[in-house]
Amino acid sequence: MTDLSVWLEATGAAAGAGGLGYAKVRAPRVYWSLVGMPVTWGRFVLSYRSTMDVCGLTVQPSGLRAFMTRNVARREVQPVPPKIRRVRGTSTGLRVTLLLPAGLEPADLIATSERLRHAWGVYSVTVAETKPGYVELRMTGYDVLRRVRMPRKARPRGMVVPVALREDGTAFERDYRKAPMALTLGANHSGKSMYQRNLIKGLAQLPVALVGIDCKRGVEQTAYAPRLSALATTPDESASLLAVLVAEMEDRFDQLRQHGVSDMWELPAELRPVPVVVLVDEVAELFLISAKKDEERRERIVTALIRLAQMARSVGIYLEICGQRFGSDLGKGATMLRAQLTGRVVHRVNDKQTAEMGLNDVAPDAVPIASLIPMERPGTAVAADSSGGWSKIRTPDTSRDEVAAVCREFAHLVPDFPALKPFRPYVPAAMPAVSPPLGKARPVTS
Ligand SMILES: Nc1ncnc2c1ncn2[C@@H]1O[C@H](COP(=O)(O)OP(=O)(O)OP(=O)(O)O)[C@@H](O)[C@H]1O
Repeated sequence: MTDLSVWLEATGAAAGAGGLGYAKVRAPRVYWSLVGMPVTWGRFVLSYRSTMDVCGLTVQPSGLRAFMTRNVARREVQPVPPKIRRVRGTSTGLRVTLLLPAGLEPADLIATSERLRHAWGVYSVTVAETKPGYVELRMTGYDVLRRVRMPRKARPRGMVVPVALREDGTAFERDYRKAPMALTLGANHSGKSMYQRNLIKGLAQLPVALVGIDCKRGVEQTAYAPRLSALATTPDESASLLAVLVAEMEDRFDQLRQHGVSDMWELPAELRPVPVVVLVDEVAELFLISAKKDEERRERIVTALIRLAQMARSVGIYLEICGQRFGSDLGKGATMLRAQLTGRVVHRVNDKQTAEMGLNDVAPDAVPIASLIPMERPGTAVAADSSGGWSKIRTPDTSRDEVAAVCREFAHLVPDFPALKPFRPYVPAAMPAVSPPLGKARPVTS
């Protein structure tokens, strides 16, 4: 009897251990919630003070606090670490809010994040300043970018679209009012289209006009036609469409002047024109020319893009430009346009120079990170903006059919936009699951 119970216990334990081992690899979220989080939480609480001490993250207290923390027996004043304000477990890690004492700054914690990671046995520790004097330690228990699952609370709202996951487990959100114009770079098969696909999935659910420019004959964006207000699939169509958008921008400026405001968002909601997001896939197609006769068209396109990038923010027209490279090799106007695109997302690149094109002027520290993105991790990128901050992100693996279905579901949100009517893409009664054959994606002209 005793033998049987020992055997049952042993096999149960072995099965349990095997199950946990399996969960650790196959279901890291489950493993983290069942095992990782309680262990890490305990380790954190027990070793917090000593860890902060050895990492040099304590300060000598002053005044009353010094009196209260005095070791009476030895008559010494104990150095104090940042005060823990809150510890919270999430499905990916632990979040700890700390109140910094005078003498410590967020940079001190950032500099020691690698040591903290080892001390608490977690996958990564990132430090974010949440408000003056407070920082949040974001620990992740496992590699959250291996299989991306967006946080449940991340939903499109206002002009904000959650588009990828950061390595600290939080959602990376594209906020058009904070970074109105953006550039996405990356080599072939690095995940640029996936990024735009996730953006379109979010944008489709918001009250905005979506304008597509996809000079690869519309192979990617035609699938989203039911939710697009306009689609251009050739450089000629793009030139005409951009001219209409520039005219729209000028009309909107007149409207702002009439109402005595300088920004569209200051207008009352009932007077406010609908925001427009222009998604340009493979921008090089608009810049490169194969014959002398195309030069004039290129000039028109580049001038229109630069004007929109420089001024259209305040009238709610936003640019989202995507390409493999975006430097002076594209010719006149390229670097001028790039300077206006302050939101940057750089996927895997073939050379350091491309990473520099995307990041050097906004977040130079991130250039080596973007240069090291491995090929077997498509969709991974470095996202940065002009504030100097950057983060490593990865998009969820979203199929084109899924996004096409969202576009059909929200087709009723396509706003009434008479100026764009000639560019409305042809939407067959039943959209095929994959893009129609090349050449079918023509805008209707009446
Ligand atoms: N986040 C991701 N997770 C998993 N797979 C991804 C992810 N992003 C992209 N992929 C896969 O990588 C491949 C290339 O992605 P995508 O087409 O988006 O790259 P691209 O940079 O647009 O390539 P190209 O320049 O050739 O059009 C696709 O097979 C896609 O399914």
